[in-house]
Parts: sequence; structure tokens; C-alpha cells
Amino acid sequence: MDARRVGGRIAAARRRALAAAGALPLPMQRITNGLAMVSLVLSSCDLLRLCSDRDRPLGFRTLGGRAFATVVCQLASVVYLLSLFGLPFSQPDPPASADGDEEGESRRSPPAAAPAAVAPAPMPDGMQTGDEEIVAAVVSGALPSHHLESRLRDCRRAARLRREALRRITGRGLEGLPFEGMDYQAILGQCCEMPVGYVQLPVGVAGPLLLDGCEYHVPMATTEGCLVASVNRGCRAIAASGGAMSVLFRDAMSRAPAIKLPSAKQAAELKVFVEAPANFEALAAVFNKSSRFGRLQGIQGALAGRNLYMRFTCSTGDAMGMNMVSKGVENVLGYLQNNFPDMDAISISGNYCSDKKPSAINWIEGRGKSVVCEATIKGGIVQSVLKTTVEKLVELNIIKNLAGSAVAGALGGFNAHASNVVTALFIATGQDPAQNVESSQCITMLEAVNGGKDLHVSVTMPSIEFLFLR
Ligand SMILES: CC(C)(COP(=O)([O-])OP(=O)([O-])OC[C@H]1O[C@@H](n2cnc3c(N)ncnc32)[C@H](O)[C@@H]1OP(=O)([O-])[O-])[C@@H](O)C(=O)NCCC(=O)NCCSC(=O)C[C@@](C)(O)CC(=O)[O-]
Ligand SMILES: NC(=O)C1=CN([C@@H]2O[C@H](COP(=O)(O)OP(=O)(O)OC[C@H]3O[C@@H](n4cnc5c(N)ncnc54)[C@H](OP(=O)(O)O)[C@@H]3O)[C@@H](O)[C@H]2O)C=CC1
Repeated sequence: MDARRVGGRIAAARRRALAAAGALPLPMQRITNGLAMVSLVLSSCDLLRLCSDRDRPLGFRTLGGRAFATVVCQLASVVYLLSLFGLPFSQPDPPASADGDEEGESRRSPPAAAPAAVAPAPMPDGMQTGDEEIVAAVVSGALPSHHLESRLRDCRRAARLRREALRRITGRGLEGLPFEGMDYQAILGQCCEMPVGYVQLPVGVAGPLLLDGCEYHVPMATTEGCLVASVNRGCRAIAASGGAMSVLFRDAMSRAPAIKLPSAKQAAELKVFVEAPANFEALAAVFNKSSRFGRLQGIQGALAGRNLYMRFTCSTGDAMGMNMVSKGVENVLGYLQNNFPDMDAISISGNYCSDKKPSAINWIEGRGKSVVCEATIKGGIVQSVLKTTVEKLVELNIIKNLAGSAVAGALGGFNAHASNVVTALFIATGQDPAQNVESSQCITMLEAVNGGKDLHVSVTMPSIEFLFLR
């Protein structure tokens, strides 16, 4: 980002120099640059031909005005092209800085207002004909910014004009936010609305992690120095001790709508109905019809007066499954309405699910993938790779991760920094990063084994919400 900022300042300084020198507008520059190139090539060819003519030694006297003209052309084009260093030839002008440089000023004034005698300023940031009017319409509110994509049918241009409008509305520079290099068409209707750029994060790789007999290279997107190194060290200690083993002991995504009934009695009746084993098959058939992969596992009700929260759980195949489970729940609500016409579906998500919020239910019941992993680290490796002892690590875990977290009233936070690893992995692999909240719930257990010589390590994580990666 800093480099870009510096680059932006250089570009601004270059534009100032151009303006001061009364430089030609960009389209004219391109034409004159092209002419100079053609002139250089033609005059070079002519000179070479004249030099290779053995019958007529090179000299103004022998060759006359033609040689003179060729040499002048050659010199002029060389001087012109040398002066081009730093001038754009075919690239669009780089973005203006927000610090009120000349071009920034010219952006704020419509082209029609420019004095007739002065050449119009180049269109900033690759602006095309008509862009100025569109940006002005967005700035004035006449054109909603989120209509740009459908109006222009060009996602990149829409993002660029939205960015320019935002710059003018806020008066804040966006030069620190990268723009080039993103496929704006690919994100339309998929992952992000009203784009104005994207952020860059370094992705490191830790490993190999020897897990269940396979080697994995773990991608991590983070800005925290030493994090990847730390995980890499852990992977090394695990591999040197023979690897780790994992067990997926539950796989169930949940969604819990909030339903209001006229009385607590009716709410309790609905709870009994959805939990009754006799009704499961019918409810599952309705739930399952909207997905080839989502399969209802169960429904668990919780009452709060006349409100019922029904926690539907389902398997989701390889998907993280939030949309899948929500669609199934919606179908079941429609079905239930026939038997319970007085029920009022307040929200498809009643927070008893519980998505993207810390909650005891996920910690206790699990959500998504529930996993336990273990490894036995040899005492020698604890000393040589981790630079500590088994005894010290066990004591640290009890006092910090178990007792310390209990004192803090932790909810699934019985670990040092599971969220560091989960979040870096989520971002690097395109998972929904907001679900790091419950996905990072983890209890770390450390025990001295083999007569106190080695260290048994385990992490239990009951609610990892993850799209399976092959
Ligand atoms: C930084 C280390 C790993 C040095 O660890 P070290 O033992 O001093 O370094 P070493 O040079 O002896 O290397 C040992 C091994 O570490 C790895 N390693 C070493 N350097 C690198 C590197 N540059 N890149 C990749 N891997 C590296 C590598 O595997 C290496 O083995 P080798 O392959 O050389 O035989 C160690 O000091 C460490 O793990 N520090 C902790 C860093 C960390 O975990 N940071 C996260 C902070 S936690 C947090 O943010 C939340 C918190 C703390 O508030 C939560 C809480 O309350 O607890
Ligand atoms: N709706 C909500 O409340 C929330 C949504 N989200 C967002 O939901 C998104 C993830 O939802 P999710 O349901 O996982 O994804 P999708 O909505 O993309 O559903 C998965 C799709 O992949 C298909 N599919 C193909 N092969 C497989 C396979 N092997 N296993 C499973 N599905 C397969 C499914 O088919 P089929 O059509 O047959 O099911 C389905 O269409 C994330 O972007 C997240 O941000 C996050 C939180 C809440």
C-alpha cells in the first residue's frame, strides 16, 4: 500500500510537471508519439541504406539535401522519444492523488467550464466520453450508485465511476485501495455489491502438516508477523513426532427460525409435534426436496413464552450449507403452516442457530463440522523445536488456557489463539470469514504421557463452518 501511495505521489508530480510544461492532451500525445516512432524507423532505414551504398560515400556534399533531411528527422525523433521518459504512451493516465493536484481540480470542474484557449485536461483515470456526466449524476443522487452495473453493462467501468463518485462525495482519496487486477464481472451478483476496489493480503503457507498420514500445505492469509512461522514450527514438531490424527465426530449445519404462536400452550404443542419421531419422515421429505445434498438430521425446539425456536440440523455434503439449510427450513415452515395456521414466522433465523455470534449452543451441540485432533510430541522435539519442556507446557495450558479462560467466563475460548489460524485459513481459502466467531471455539488439552517424557496434545473444535476443499 505504501508503495502504491508513493507511486501515486510520483504520478501526481508527473502530472503537475506535464501541466506546467503545457503538455498536450493524452490523445494528441499518443498521435505525436506514434509519428515520432514512425519517423525514427523510416529515417534509420534510410540512413542504413545510404551507408551501405559503396558507390556513394556518405556525406552531405555527395548525397545532398536528402541525407540532411534524414539525419534531421533521425535526430528530432530521438530527442522527442528520449523526452518521453515518464510520459504515458499507450497506458491510461494513472489515478489522481486526493491531495488537490491540478488534475484532481480539473476533475471537479466539468470539461465545458475549461477556458476555450486552453487544451482540455486529459480525462482522469481512464475516463471515457460520457463518464463525467454519469459521475455527476451519481454524486448528485440522480443515479443510484448500485444501478451503475445494469446501466453501463460494463462492471469494470461501473466500479471505476463509482470510485470516482465516492472520491468526490467524501473528498477522501482512494489511491491506497487497489483497483486494477480484479475481475469485476465475476463478482457481480455473487459476492460483493457496489465494488470500488479490493484489498490485498499476503498469503503464506505453513507445512507440510502430517495429518492422518497425508501431507497438507496450509495456506494462511494474515498480516500478523510470526503467525505463519509459528504454525510452521508446530507442523514441524508434529511431523517429527509421527503426525497428527483427526476425527470428524459430527457434521450438522443448523438454522433455527423464530415462530410466535397465540399462546405458550400452542407453542409447546408445536415443539412436541416437530420433535416427535413419528413426524420426522414427513418433515424430512419436505426439507430435503430443495437440495440434492442437504439431509435433515433433527429438529430441537426451545421455548421462550409463546415463542418457539426450532433448531433444524442437516448434513450439507461438501458445502458449508447455510443457504441449503435455510431453503429446507423455509419449505418446512410452509408445510407446518397447514397444521398450525396460527403460527407466525417472525424470522427464518431466530438466533438459536446460532450463526456468526458467540453462543453456548454451538459450543455444546456443535455446528458445521465437529472435529477432534491429537498428536503425541516427543519430549526431545518439545525441547529442540519448541524450546521448552513438557512439564512447563502442561502447566501453562492449565493455568492459562483452562483456568485463565474459566476466570474470564470464556465460551469455547479454552485455547491460545485458535482464531488466528482459523481466520487466516478461512480468508486464504474463500470461506465466510464472519464465521470465524464460532469456528474458532476450541479447547486445547495438554498432558504428559509415557512416564512424563512426551506430550499428548489435542484440540477439540465443535463448530467449524467450512466448505469442504478437495
Ligand atoms: C517465530 C517463532 C516460530 C520462532 O521460533 P524459534 O524456535 O525461535 O525459531 P527457530 O529458528 O529455532 O525455528 C524453529 C522452527 O520454527 C519454524 N520457523 C522459524 N522461523 C520461521 C520463518 N521465518 N518462517 C517459517 N517457519 C519458521 C521452522 O519450522 C523452524 O524449524 P526449521 O525448519 O528451521 O528446522 C516462535 O517464536 C513463535 O512461534 N512465536 C509465536 C508467534 C505467534 O504464535 N504469534 C501469534 C500471536 S498469538 C496472538 O496474537 C494472540 C494472543 C497471544 O493474544 C492470544 C493469547 O492471549 O494467548
Ligand atoms: N442464507 C444464509 O442465511 C447465510 C448464507 N451465508 C452464505 O452462504 C454461502 C454458503 O452457503 P452454502 O449453502 O454452503 O452454499 P450454496 O448456496 O452455494 O449451496 C451449495 C450449492 O452447491 C451445490 N453442490 C454441488 N455439489 C455439492 C456437493 N458435493 N456438496 C454440497 N453441495 C453441492 C448444491 O446443490 P443443491 O442445489 O442440490 O443443494 C448447492 O446448489 C456463503 O457464501 C455464506 O456467506 C452465510 C450465512 C448465512
